[in-house]
Amino acid sequence: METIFALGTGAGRAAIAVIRLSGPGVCETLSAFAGGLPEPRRAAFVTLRDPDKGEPLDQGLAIYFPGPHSATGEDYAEFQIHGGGAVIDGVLAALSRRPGLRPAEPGEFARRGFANGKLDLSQAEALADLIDAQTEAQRRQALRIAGGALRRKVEGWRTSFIEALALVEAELDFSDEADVSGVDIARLAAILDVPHAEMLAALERAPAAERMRDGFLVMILGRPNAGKSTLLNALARRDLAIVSATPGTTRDMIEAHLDLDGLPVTFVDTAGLRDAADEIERIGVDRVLERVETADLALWLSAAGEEPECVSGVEIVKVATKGDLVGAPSGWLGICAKTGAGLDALLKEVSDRAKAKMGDGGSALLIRERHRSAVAVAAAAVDSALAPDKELEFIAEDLRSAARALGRIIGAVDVEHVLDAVFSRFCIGK
Ligand SMILES: Nc1nc2c(c(=O)[nH]1)N(C=O)[C@@H](CNc1ccc(C(=O)N[C@@H](CCC(=O)O)C(=O)O)cc1)CN2
Ligand SMILES: Nc1nc2c(ncn2[C@@H]2O[C@H](COP(=O)(O)OP(=O)(O)OP(=O)(O)O)[C@@H](O)[C@H]2O)c(=O)[nH]1
Ligand SMILES: [Mg+2]
Repeated sequence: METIFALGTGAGRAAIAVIRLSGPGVCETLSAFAGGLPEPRRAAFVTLRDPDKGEPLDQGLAIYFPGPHSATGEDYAEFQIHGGGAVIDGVLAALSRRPGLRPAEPGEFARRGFANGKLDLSQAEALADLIDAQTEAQRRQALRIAGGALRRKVEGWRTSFIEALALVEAELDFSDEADVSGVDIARLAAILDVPHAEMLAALERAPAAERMRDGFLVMILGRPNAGKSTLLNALARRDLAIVSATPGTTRDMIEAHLDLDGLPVTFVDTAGLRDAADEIERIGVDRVLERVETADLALWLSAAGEEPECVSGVEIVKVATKGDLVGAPSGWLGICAKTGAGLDALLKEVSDRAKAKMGDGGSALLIRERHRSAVAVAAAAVDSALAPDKELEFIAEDLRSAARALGRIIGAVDVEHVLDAVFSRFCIGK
């Protein structure tokens, strides 16, 4: 096993930088750079030296976590040094000159932690989510899964399936007539009923949880000049989109990511909907109509009270714009992006709808499509196992496939390609 190292902190000007090391060469590297081995799990203030030249590289903190009690499960160390680019480069360059040491691949620290049982796949993914979390609700969700909430549930369900499978297999071994179900179905059901009900409940909450990860998508729609870009800028409190009196100004979709009461909501400014003569504008309109299909909500903007057109299959809130010039018809939510009037009411409306769609997503378990589809497979297999008049062989096969599906969530079975996909998306140093 090679010893790996990487900068664990971000690029750019910062006061402190952390360089992480993991693997069998950690002790020797620490001694060579820090002049000795620090007491385990205690920060030591040391002068780091380039072992080849004896030249000081920085004064910093060195920490040694002997394996297996470390984040990777291997011997692990950190140099916490000054954040300057030259300091970081100097230490990294000196490390890469050491035999047996090499720079880490993206996600390689987490992957070693996974290989050594420090975390399962659901936890590793959630750590990546935690790094990406933009709002409080997203952070809570990621932190619960990173803490092992899904892992424990899935392991519990899987244990039940394996226990039930053992019953069936014992019966298979004893009976010479495998087609007669000698196994006590009531006993099987007693083992499987609770996990089965819990899986169905978890599946029901999965869409809310996935939404929480991805954010609630709101499209701002309307005819050209309705005031869509002006609204986006007002919501983002920044000049993101070009505003002009010329109809057809916006062609590309422009996003603003907002945090509404801790929930992630993305607003998208769009090209005004009309039968455009201009080719570029028409492409813009086509893209909008395509994306609306995946949206959670559409705001239909109009100053003149024109009814929504070209939009179907998505919930619509009608927003009357330019309140300083014209009044809002009844049934419309009136705003004036110029003065800010009505924006709070609009945000409240959106936030209420977002809450309704992902309200309890923060406490849900299945936060990815990968989790949801695996549990759906497992639940269907348990259903099938409990069907009346099943042959033992088939019950056993159902239970095996249920256990296998769950094993995929935690990374216990056939997951090499999943592992590559998951860990390679991590940043280097994670
Ligand atoms: N400086 C620094 N801060 C960091 C990290 C890091 O690697 N370095 N982390 C990087 O992700 C997170 C902390 N993750 C950690 C995970 C496990 C252990 C650890 O020592 N585990 C041992 C002992 C556990 C215990 O004492 O309870 C073990 O699991 O056996 C340490 C940090 C967040 N903050
Ligand atoms: N008086 C007034 N003018 C507004 C208001 N909101 C937008 N406008 C004006 O309406 C015109 C069009 O605004 P935009 O925000 O660019 O409209 P749009 O819907 O994005 O237009 P397209 O991108 O062409 O589809 C600009 O001249 C804005 O200054 C408002 O609340 N009051
Ligand atoms: Mg516009």
